[in-house]
Amino acid sequence: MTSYTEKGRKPADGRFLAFDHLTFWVSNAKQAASYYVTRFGFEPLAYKGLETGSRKIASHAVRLNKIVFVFQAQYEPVDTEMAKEVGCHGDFVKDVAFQVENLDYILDYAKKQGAVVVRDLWEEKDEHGVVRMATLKTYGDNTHTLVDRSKYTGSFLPGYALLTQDAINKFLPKIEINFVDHVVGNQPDQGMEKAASWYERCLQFHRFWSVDDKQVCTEYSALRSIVMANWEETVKVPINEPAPGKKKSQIQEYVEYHGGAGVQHIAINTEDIITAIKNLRARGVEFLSIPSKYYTIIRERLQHSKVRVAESIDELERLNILIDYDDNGYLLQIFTKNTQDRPTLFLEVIQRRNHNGFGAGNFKTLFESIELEQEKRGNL
Ligand SMILES: O=C(O)C(=O)Cc1ccc(O)cc1
Ligand SMILES: [Fe+2]
Repeated sequence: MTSYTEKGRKPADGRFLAFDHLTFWVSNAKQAASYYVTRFGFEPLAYKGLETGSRKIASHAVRLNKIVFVFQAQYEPVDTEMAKEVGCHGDFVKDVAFQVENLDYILDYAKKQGAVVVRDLWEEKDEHGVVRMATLKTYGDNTHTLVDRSKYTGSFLPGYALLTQDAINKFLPKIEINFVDHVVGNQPDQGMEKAASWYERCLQFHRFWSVDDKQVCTEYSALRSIVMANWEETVKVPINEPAPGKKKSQIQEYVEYHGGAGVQHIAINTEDIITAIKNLRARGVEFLSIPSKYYTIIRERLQHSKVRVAESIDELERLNILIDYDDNGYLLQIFTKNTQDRPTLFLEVIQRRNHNGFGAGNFKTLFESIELEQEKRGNL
């Protein structure tokens, strides 16, 4: 595991503030949005479709504190880029939008560095002001939209009709998860370096953290990972690639089912993972199982460590939450099962206490759990 200390040169201008929203392309946006409302406790945020004058695409936005997911589907039985990509990948994360300052500078810089512009600078307006956006191509069929909402006071974006609470949420335990912590992109064999260096070259991101396949390998599967981050380290995008092992890497399984590079997991950050996971489990969200020997070992190791974990290990064990730590802090994390039929996307819930890692200490246990699922699917 490597934590980089050298951030490179500070960008002369422009700033990435945070993840703005994630856009999924799906075949049925209405139902996909409803899944995140009923299972994960999102609330309906905004809608755009036939009734609001959007003739081609239905968009349903849902929100959980600062986390915004938008589900989009096409209306017409015609062959479009969306039809092709949803046909190939199944429901997938198409765009990861970043909220930025000085969009003009960031866009100009990326263009000069050779970034492919999918949609050049455009503006959307309503009575709450103006939002400026531009979309760049990244790995696979994925894009990044840069969003400048500094002159906008509305709740989401112009063109959308705002929605109110879903009736089901008042019957279900409340979920307190606050923001997107990181969004991970899987690459095909030997694809990591190219995808990672795109963020350096075009967005002026730097390498924040990495692991190679010697550090991350179980008996069967292996991977390499580099975490890219903006200057302020408020936006983190890990990039994975498969490595050869005795059997099929989980990253290779993803690439085969997705059909190339794409978003593997979205990590969402909470201040209270125990309550969040109890409540998500009560709502029927399924998580990977962790063997009890993991907790026997971690109890023993924590006795010889400087760090004090405030949460009860018994409680973490009951909920199958993983623990990683160093002398200065710790993180707690848990992974959902895949959120669609294909073994592609899943979610992670993470709580950080003075620890900026990605759970390298858990990789072996986690990957063994993933491999158990791969085995059940006949894909190991
Ligand atoms: O690195 C991360 O962001 C993690 O959350 C750990 C991880 C890495 C690779 C996987 O295939 C699954 C989980
Ligand atoms: Fe993660």
